[in-house]
Amino acid sequence: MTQTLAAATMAAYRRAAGCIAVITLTNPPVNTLSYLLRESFYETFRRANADAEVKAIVICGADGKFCGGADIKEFAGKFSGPSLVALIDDVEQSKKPVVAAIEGMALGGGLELALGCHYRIAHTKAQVGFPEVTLGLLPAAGGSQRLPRLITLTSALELITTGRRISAPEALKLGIVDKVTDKNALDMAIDFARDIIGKPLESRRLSLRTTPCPPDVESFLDEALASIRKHSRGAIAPLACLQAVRASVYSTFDEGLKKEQELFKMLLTSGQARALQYSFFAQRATKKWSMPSGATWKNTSARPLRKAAVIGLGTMGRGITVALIKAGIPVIAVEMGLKQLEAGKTVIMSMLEKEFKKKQLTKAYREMAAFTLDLAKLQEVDLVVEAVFENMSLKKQIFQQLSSLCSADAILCTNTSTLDIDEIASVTTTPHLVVGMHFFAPAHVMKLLEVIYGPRTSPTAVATAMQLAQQMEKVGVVVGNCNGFVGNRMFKLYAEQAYFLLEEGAIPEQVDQVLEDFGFPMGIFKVSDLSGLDIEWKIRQEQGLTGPKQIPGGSFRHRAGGRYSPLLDILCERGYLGQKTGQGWYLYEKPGGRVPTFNLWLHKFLEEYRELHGIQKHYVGQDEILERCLYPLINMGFHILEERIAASPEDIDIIYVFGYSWPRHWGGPMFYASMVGLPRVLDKLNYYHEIHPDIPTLEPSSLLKKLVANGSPPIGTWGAFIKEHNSKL
Ligand SMILES: CCCCCCCCCCCCC[C@H](O)CC(=O)SCCNC(=O)CCNC(=O)[C@H](O)C(C)(C)COP(=O)(O)OP(=O)(O)OC[C@H]1O[C@@H](n2cnc3c(N)ncnc32)[C@H](O)[C@@H]1OP(=O)(O)O
Ligand SMILES: NC(=O)c1ccc[n+]([C@@H]2O[C@H](COP(=O)([O-])OP(=O)(O)OC[C@H]3O[C@@H](n4cnc5c(N)ncnc54)[C@H](O)[C@@H]3O)[C@@H](O)[C@H]2O)c1
Repeated sequence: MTQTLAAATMAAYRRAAGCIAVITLTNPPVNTLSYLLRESFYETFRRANADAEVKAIVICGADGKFCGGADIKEFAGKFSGPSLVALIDDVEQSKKPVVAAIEGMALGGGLELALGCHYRIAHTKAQVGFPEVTLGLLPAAGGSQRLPRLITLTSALELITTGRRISAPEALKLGIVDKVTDKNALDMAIDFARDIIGKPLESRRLSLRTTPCPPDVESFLDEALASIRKHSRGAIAPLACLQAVRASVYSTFDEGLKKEQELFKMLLTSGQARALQYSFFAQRATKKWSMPSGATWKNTSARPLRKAAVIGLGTMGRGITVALIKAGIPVIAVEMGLKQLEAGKTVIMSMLEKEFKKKQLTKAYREMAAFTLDLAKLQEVDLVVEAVFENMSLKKQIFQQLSSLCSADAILCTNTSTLDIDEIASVTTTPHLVVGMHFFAPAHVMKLLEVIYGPRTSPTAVATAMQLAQQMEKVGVVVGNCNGFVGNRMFKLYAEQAYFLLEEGAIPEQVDQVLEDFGFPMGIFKVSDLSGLDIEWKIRQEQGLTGPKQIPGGSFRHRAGGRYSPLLDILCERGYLGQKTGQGWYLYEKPGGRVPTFNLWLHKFLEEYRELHGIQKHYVGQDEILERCLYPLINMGFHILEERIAASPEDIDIIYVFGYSWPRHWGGPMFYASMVGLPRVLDKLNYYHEIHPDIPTLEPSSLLKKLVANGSPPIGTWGAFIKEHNSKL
């Protein structure tokens, strides 16, 4: 294996046009600058430099990809082999002109290498960028020092602190590349290299330049710092990137490089970099799905999708229709009444219009939606997404109709948030083709798609849903069937604890502040006001927890075998549904208002509520808020792993990062637990459970206990414990 890898990984050398050395970075799949490639490049570059017949050097990447940067996996170990900083310095100092031929991508260390070259020629479709910040790092092979010396300080700062990738034409405008071609970039680079032989190179060595600055550079950098602080939600890498760029302004190139290295070391050893790099690989791992039956992404083919249907054009159906059309799939959109159909159509067409303008899509996209009240029109579709009200009998009625109206091999998807996929499938004649596709609002924007298989769902249905996720540029995660699946089942406990904290003495502002300081873009009460309190209220009614269908037994504050908070029900009964009614957990300037303010009424109401129910108010501190909200959610994650509803902690973490805005620099709930330390999570759950024995969800899961008993192994090895745990059940 090592031999094959070694053979495949190299900086291949050849001669072109007599006097041009072409060095091809070869390390599939994206030519990362791994240890082996750096070693080989070192030798090859020396050879080209030393060969008197070689007058110029062109560097390119194999398979139409210049370079994906440093090998991220190597950041977890010891650094060895030739340093990238030194290699790039060799390139820049070369007496022979060096030209980078950029095809595909030049990212991170790849772009740094290109900046060390004297010229850069890119294919029109190539992308360049410094994504290091998204991995909790900064460009640390001279990129933070060379880019500001090449382009405006504003653009360099923006690219380095955000990690935004840009197209070759934009890179040309900014001055990052010298030429762009829609023909073969390597051929052009070779021709170009021949033309510049013998021309002076001093002005092309970026390390010799100074950073061009705007007039009041100090206040420019101060403003940039304030803005980054405001938007980084606690992430440290963007601030370090700014410090490095600042050094390019005030220091010599060599001093700047030193600062860059210092900051890189600090970031590399931070938990945030570990979390972000974990997240990078976790996201890619979700594509490699498997089902307990042994079906996997490798052994299952997806069905081609030519046409789809969406039933129900409310909040979700509208976004789903737009997402499908954006992915190039024509949609038949169905409603139950003319008024709803017209309303849905108007919004969808205006959403498509916006997309059309934004992405410069062709007009045909707007014509890809057909609207009807007639389910019989769905005979020819390959896939249906149902997005009607969250009501089991309504969904069953629709699936029964679909079963007789659609073709026998149509994939039938439900966008339910919580309901049993298998019960829905049970009314069809093709239960193997029924699969959950749980989108997140707004469905044309949010990246996550939970793909839920029931006991009878076929691998083909799962593969087709996963392929569709990819086509819609979403992150699909395959999960098993249970109430709320992975995301909402865990989220329920997070919300529940937040309500309990209000009962016990907190106010929404306090809880939200702690969650926002942790890194969530919005606290839970602001989210609830934004989505509408009635969404959860309806789910509670459907589950028989409140309302006309409430299951008998229990009491005002105890239902379904545990403590229950009726606060949300009370607000809904009074018509306080959140932003749309102008009042919810917060007060808004008007119905539909967006700016939350202090809700004095709620604060008084909470005091009265506590008094009425004899609840002893206690001081709820920041630690308690964070632990009570996050640890039960994490605990449920362990239950979900035990039950094999999620195949891995990575899947859970990706669901949380992409569906629930969990701060990416904390990796996701399961990675966060591993960072905090499993013994601490266990102790705290035990502690809170002892104080609140009527909250059964605070009782630690057996998997968590088992992992702690086994010395809290690293997250990557939990799989073995889960397997062993299951085999003993
Ligand atoms: C403690 C003190 C130490 C002090 C030492 C100081 C030394 C300092 C030297 C540091 C030098 C730093 C150099 C540099 O600044 C840092 C970097 O370059 S970091 C890396 C930057 N690059 C990226 O972030 C790119 C990441 N990759 C992508 O965005 C995409 O993969 C892609 C390149 C756009 C391709 O996308 P796709 O075609 O969709 O393919 P996939 O994403 O599915 O990837 C395919 C496959 O490749 C794996 N992979 C991709 N990129 C990398 C990578 N950079 N490293 C490792 N592996 C990579 C990816 O995981 C997939 O594999 P799979 O997971 O499916 O097995
Ligand atoms: N709103 C969210 O944030 C969200 C997120 C994920 C999943 N979901 C789930 O998506 C589904 C839809 O939720 P929503 O928020 O879009 O609801 P919604 O109330 O906004 O829309 C539902 C739509 O379905 C239509 N409808 C009802 N019966 C119909 C029928 N027989 N035929 C055709 N159309 C019919 C209604 O007229 C309405 O327009 C629910 O199952 C919900 O749980 C919602």
